[in-house]
Order: sequence, then C-alpha cells, then structure tokens
Amino acid sequence: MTQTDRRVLISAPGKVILFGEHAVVHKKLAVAASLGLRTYLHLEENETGQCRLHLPDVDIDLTWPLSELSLNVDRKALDTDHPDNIPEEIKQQFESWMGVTTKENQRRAVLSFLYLFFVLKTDKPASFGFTISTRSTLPVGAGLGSSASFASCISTALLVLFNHIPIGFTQSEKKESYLDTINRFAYKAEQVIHGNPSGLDNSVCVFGGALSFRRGERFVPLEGFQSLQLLLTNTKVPRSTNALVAGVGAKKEKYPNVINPILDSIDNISLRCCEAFKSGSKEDLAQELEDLVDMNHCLLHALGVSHSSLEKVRVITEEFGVKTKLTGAGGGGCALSVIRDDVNVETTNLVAKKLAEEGYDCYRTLLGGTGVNAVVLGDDSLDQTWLLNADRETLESHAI
Ligand SMILES: Nc1ncnc2c1ncn2[C@@H]1O[C@H](COP(=O)(O)OP(=O)(O)O)[C@@H](O)[C@H]1O
Ligand SMILES: C[C@@](O)(CCOP(=O)(O)O)CC(=O)O
Ligand SMILES: [Mg+2]
Repeated sequence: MTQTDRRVLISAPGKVILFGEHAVVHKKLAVAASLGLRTYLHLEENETGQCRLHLPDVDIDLTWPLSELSLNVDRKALDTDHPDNIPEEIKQQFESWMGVTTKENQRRAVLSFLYLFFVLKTDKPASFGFTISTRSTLPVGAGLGSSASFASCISTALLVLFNHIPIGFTQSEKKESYLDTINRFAYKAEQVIHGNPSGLDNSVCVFGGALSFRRGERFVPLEGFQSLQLLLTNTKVPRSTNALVAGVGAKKEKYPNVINPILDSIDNISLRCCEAFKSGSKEDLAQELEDLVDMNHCLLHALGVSHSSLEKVRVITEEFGVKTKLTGAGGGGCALSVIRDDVNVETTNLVAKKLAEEGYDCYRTLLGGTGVNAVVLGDDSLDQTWLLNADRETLESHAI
C-alpha cells in the first residue's frame, strides 16, 4: 500500500462521570472512567484533491476541493486560548464553507473539524485528498461523552494525516507525549462543541482507564479502582451540554453564597470516592458509593440540571433498592445506577425491563477500557461502507 491510499481506523471510548460533573468546570474534583462504547473514525488518504467529511450520526456529508480550503493567516493566529477568539473574518470564512448547515449539533461538529484542520494542516502535493467518516456506538448528546470521543478521533486523525504523530503512537516509547498532544487538540475541538469544557471528558477518552481530575491539573489514575457493575439508562430526552454548563455558570454568578457550598460538597464527594477506592473493602465500597451517588444527584438537582425523566429513573430503580444519579451534563440524557454484587441478575433484568417500558434504552457496559487507538487497515474491503454497516463486535475486533 502506498502512502497515498493509506487507510486508518481510529477509535476512542466514551466516558461515564461517576462524581463531579458541572462542579469540575469550576475547578472541583471529579471521578470518571472510560466506557466499552466507542466512536470509530475511518481515514482514507487518496489522490482526489478533495476533502470529504462524512458524519452520518449528525447527518453531514460535505466535500470541499482542498485548493479552496485555504486561509490567508498564520496557523499561530488560529491557535488561540479559545477557538471563539479567532479573527472575525476567519469565522465568516468558516461559515461560508459550512454552506446550508444550520442545525446547531451539525454546525459544531463541522466547525470543530474545520478549526483543527487549519490549526494542524501542513503542505501537501496538489493531488492530495482524504475522506473522514465517523460512526459512534455511543448515543450522541446523552451524557456519555460522545463529543469528547468524537473530538479525540478527529484530533488523532488530523495529527496522523499531517504527520505530527506516527500511526503507531500507542506502541511508541513517546506514547505519553503523543497522547498529550492528541489531548491538547481534542480539548480545542471540545471547546468548539461545548464552549467551556473542563477537560475531564477528553482526558478520559484519550487516556482511557479510571481517573480523578481537577481542571488545570494533570489527571490522576484512580488508585484501587475496581470495575463496577453499572446500569446506564438513556432517557433519550435531548439536551445540550453547552447550554447546561452555561446555566450552572449563570446560577453561580447570581447566587455565589448558595452555589459555592454545593460545588464544595460535590468536591468532597469525589474526594471521598477516591479514598473509598484506595482503602475500602468491596462491601464498604458498594455501600459508600450508593450514598455518594444519592447525595451527588440531589446536589446536581439543586444546580438545576436534573429533569423529570431522570427523576423517574430514580423512582423506578429505588423500588428495587438501586441508587441512581444523572451522569454527564444532565437535563435529560443518561443516568447511572450502581448495581451491588449482591443484586441478582433477575432483579437487574427486571429493573432494565421496567425502564425499557418507559421508552428508555439501557446499557450494561464495562468501565475502564483502552483510550484512543489507531490501526492501519490492510484489507481493501474495510472501507467507509464497512464502517457504517459493521456491528459493534466487528468494529471492536478491528479497532483495538
Ligand atoms: N459521532 C459524531 N459525529 C459527529 N458529531 C458528533 C458525534 N458525536 C458527538 N458529536 C458532536 O457532539 C455533540 C454532542 O455533544 P454533547 O452535547 O456534549 O453531548 P455528549 O454528552 O454526547 O458529549 C453533537 O451535537 C455533535 O456536534
Ligand atoms: C457537565 C460536564 O462536567 C460534563 C459534560 O459531559 P457530557 O458532554 O454531557 O458527556 C462538563 C465538562 O466537564 O466539561
Ligand atoms: Mg460532551
């Protein structure tokens, strides 16, 4: 295979925030782990002179001649603290390339790609072209970090495409430093999608595993972490992380003396969780996590980010003695329930059945899977069409 028809499969996990969502935006501690569900990105280099961006999860299929995708500015002028701070004329140029794309979820996905493209682009021959297709097994916009998972894949694809990092970065001695680079640009894409992300989600999606995180500091792998049995319930109520994060920020501005103690309590919940993993016996750990789940949810409710559908999940699971909190930005989306080891399979199935009767989707998935990965595809039949149609097991067997 020549360099020009290279095809690469990149994947990154989603995440589940155990404790600390929203508070983490305001520099409080959070605890999170990667999920078995992932986003997959198929990158094909070709000689069409065109760039195709195919994002079926948000109904986007755009193609631009690469000769047209050019800006009259230095890359450094784009690599600002926040992508919102780029010059106005460049924003307008991005708008013109977006064409008739008007839905907010589509616009943010395309903008995050265009932004990273221009920050990372290097000189290539005139015939150079590529196609990027993505597909996620995560629900999009439901609190399981689809945005960070997508951002991690796009960041990796463009870093590989423009030769900033080698494809075999996970086997390299410099793996940590390559992952840091991927994480830095994934954060930028998250900024385009979220406005004010803490950096927690992209760190989990890039590095994988279970970790604690405080904004502005390096994450810490969660000592003594044991994978838990969790039930994730997607209420399917749509919501936007961007709007929910902004809402909590506005509340904090208006009622600082009320909101700050809530955020401090959440900080202490995350601290307590770290201590429980470090020192607790399995039995104590389960009891403590249940208490923390309950308290964290109620504090999030006070911040205004719960939803009647999430409260319904709590009522249904409580009937079986199972504790539930919202996870991610809330306002709909997903809830997580801790299933203790002494809860039998029949009970868990019954809880899942009751939740399904409400129209909710339930996921049972493992925590702490591998972070971002890239593999070269040798088989010509594994093209974009394969990516879009393959089942989850097939995708997983090729990607990691
Ligand atoms: N597979 C994907 N393809 C394209 N865009 C995606 C994909 N996954 C996520 N996104 C982008 O991220 C947004 C959802 O992010 P967000 O509201 O933070 O929810 P989540 O909890 O899933 O991260 C989508 O509206 C879209 O802009
Ligand atoms: C609410 C928040 O803590 C998590 C958002 O997660 P998600 O986008 O809902 O998966 C925001 C953040 O940490 O950037
Ligand atoms: Mg998100």
